[in-house]
Amino acid sequence: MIGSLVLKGIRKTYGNVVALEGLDLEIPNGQVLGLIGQNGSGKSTLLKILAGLTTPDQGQLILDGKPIVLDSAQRAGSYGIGMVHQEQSLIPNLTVAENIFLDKPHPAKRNGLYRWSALTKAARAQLHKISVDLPTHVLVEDLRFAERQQVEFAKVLAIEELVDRPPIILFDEPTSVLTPDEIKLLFKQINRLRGNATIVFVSHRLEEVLEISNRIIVMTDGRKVAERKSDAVDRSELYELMIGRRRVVDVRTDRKPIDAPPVLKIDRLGCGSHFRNVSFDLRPGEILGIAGVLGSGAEEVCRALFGAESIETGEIELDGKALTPTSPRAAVRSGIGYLPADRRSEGMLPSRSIMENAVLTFGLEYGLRSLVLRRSKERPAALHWMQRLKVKMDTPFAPISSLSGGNQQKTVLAKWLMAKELKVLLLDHPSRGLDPGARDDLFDVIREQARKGLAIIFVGDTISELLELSDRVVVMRDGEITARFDLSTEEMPREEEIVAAMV
Ligand SMILES: Nc1ncnc2c1ncn2[C@@H]1O[C@H](COP(=O)(O)OP(=O)(O)OP(=O)(O)O)[C@@H](O)[C@H]1O
Repeated sequence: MIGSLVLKGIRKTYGNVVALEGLDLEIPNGQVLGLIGQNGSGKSTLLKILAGLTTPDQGQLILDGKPIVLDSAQRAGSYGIGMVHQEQSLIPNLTVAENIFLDKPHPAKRNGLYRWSALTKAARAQLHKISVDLPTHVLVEDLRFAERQQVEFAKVLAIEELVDRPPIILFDEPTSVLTPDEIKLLFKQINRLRGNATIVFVSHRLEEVLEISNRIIVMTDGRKVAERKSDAVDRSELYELMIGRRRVVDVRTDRKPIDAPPVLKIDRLGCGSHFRNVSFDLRPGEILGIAGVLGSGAEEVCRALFGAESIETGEIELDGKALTPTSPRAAVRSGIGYLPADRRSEGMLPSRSIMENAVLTFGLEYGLRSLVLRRSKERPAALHWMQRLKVKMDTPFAPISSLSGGNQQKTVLAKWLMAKELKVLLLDHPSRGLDPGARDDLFDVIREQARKGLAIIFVGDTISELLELSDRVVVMRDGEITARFDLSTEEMPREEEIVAAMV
């Protein structure tokens, strides 16, 4: 197959920030191109330019030898380029079929009216391209995340019929919220399309990038700094190319049972169908990992402990006293912090500055005094933690929404690390969106906080990260605890043992 999309000297700035600095890249037809780089290196900016969502300040885009301008998503679609969005772009109260053909002319529409049977047939044909058999008449809001992603994928593939060249499909961290089985299915679908479509695959999970890509591009500070064939490179070389240092694996040899009395005791906690009969203790300085797929109840237990979701049955004791978490504010006052999985909608105020977001902890340490006092006292601590986590920013007074996804996450994390009076910190998927180096920095910080006595509950992205960090692991399935592993006294469990209890 011939043809390619070539990027020449692409430059994109946002005020003083240079997001892409003269990027040169060739994306040949029919290949899967992996795109990796540290948080803030320009990956999303590049995808947005290719999807027509933003335009470069300088540079040229050349498709199959001809210069093109991508000044809108429709225009990109007309050249066969579409993006499977991380924050999905579907309309929740429309059906699967309607969403697939949104903004596209198609045979099922005559004089502005849909012929439903034709629409259903056409939608099924798109879903079949990726071997998915979803009902096309259900509303998107009633689908699970992975199913919505499949609809997005089918929707992007539907541009194939509109153009006479293979489609170019852009994936921005598609696997971050999928289960291992869902990832396998997505990879199967991508493999089926390989050769007939071009895929650009952005991810921080290096093993996945190695598995799915033909070639891998490494970006740093808006430039391509390396390009490798996937069969000629390994994870540690990619890590080094990307982060600029070798990975030092901190294998925990210091795990030992903790003698102190529990800081948190949870006894038979339950809430409707979300979770039931959940009991565990947590000691100061202990890291308790919770393994479970989406819907297992792990996330809901964390939210309930933080007063963000109700508890119907069971008891909680914090430092020997009964605790009823009635609201997040009350939870913080009693010394419980919570990093939500969905940082963008729950963890931050997008229009406020990076600094304001970093000190938004309900004034835990300094009381609810005036903003001026809080700011003057908390700023140095906030800056310390943001520097420690290497938040890439121009100024802390820019809106947090101007940061790259991973740097937003680090800022939300910094605010909990600076809260000195915390007893228990609940971390729901803390490494999601972080590049591998930032993830290692974060894990160092978590271990350090635990050594200082903070008790930590950690819902992990992957089993290997749970095993890397936790003293004990509990596994949840369908709202109940199905297995417990004490890594301070027992042999390290195999990943398969944990998976068996999860699904
Ligand atoms: N709308 C914006 N306003 C100001 N600066 C922006 C904007 N969007 C991106 N930037 C800046 O451009 C740079 C590149 O950001 P981009 O989101 O492309 O990085 P990324 O590689 O996708 O990062 P991550 O891995 O964290 O998602 C960052 O320094 C970011 O702060």
